[in-house]
Amino acid sequence: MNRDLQELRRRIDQLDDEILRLLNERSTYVIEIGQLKRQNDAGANLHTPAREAEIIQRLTSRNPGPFPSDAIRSVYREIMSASLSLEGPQKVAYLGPRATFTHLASRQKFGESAQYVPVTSIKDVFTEVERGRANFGVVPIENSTEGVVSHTLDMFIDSPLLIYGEVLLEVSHHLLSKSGAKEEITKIYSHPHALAQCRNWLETHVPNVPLSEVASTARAAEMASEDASAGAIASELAAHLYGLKVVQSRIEDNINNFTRFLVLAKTAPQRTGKDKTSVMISVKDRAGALYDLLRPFASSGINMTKIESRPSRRKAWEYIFFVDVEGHVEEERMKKALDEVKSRCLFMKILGSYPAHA
Ligand SMILES: O=C(O)C(=O)C[C@]1(C(=O)O)C=C[C@@H](O)C=C1
Repeated sequence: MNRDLQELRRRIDQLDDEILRLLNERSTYVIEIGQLKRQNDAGANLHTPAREAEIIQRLTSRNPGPFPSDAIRSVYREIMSASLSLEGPQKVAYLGPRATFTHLASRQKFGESAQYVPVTSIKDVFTEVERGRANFGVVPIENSTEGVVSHTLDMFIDSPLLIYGEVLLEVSHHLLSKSGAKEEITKIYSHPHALAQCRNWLETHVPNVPLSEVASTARAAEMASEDASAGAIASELAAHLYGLKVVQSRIEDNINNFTRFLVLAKTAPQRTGKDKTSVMISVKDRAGALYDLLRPFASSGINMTKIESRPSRRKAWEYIFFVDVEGHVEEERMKKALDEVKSRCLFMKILGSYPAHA
């Protein structure tokens, strides 16, 4: 081997030893922090998104390079995920099965070291967290094909859980198969939405291959893992979990496909300075009701990022609005606006203030 190469690798080994020593030294402080958190409040969530955001912001802003700043985010995502597992097991219930986009969103938020529990319905995600069997829950709230996931909104009507965070995930579909060779594929499985989102690509590149709808993209991947002549349209995580190769990546017709997920918990996260607040408000169906309701936000200079309406399940002609605004419930102007809204509506419930997706 070239001597220079050998010497450079020897230096890298030395530095890696140092990084390893530092990671372990860092872990001893993390373990102490975990103990302090428990002493202060036995029921507190150990996961602290505000602190995680501060660490990533501090490091990316002072990174002199050439190590890429984007990579700092993913490296620290995993360092903090592993650190958190030293403070205590973090259980995350999500709408399964494995390898779905909700699984992917959960991993993006909590890293590789959390314990993931797939459940079969949105209601079950809420139940796992409410009963304390999971620390956090992850559910989809909006997606670019279906729009808002109304079942998730409806669950908030009766649930005591709070929104702890949000995850925005770019939805990208890949054609996968066991061998990775397009010529060997004689049928393609996927969820109807994924098939619809990739229609142009499929018509152009595999016009004669029959398409088959299955319950989830993860199920499609599982089927392709059992049959060498089958292809599946699914995520990269599905390829990884089911041992499949990517025949063609990013085959979705519309490349700006984002899905938004919510993280649920029993307790509220700390304020970060860049937060969002979600509230549920119910009003009688009368002219001007909505205008009256939203005026306090506008007059306090609070930006509204979203509003969704659902008919109340309790009474006919009553509507429930789900409103997202920028800011935190502890801010004076927010308190004032919410008090005013409350005095004008039938019922108001604050679903949580949480860090806005960076
Ligand atoms: O500072 C804390 O509160 C910690 O628990 C430590 C730490 C870290 O690794 O730095 C770990 C997990 C938390 O979510 C945030 C930060």
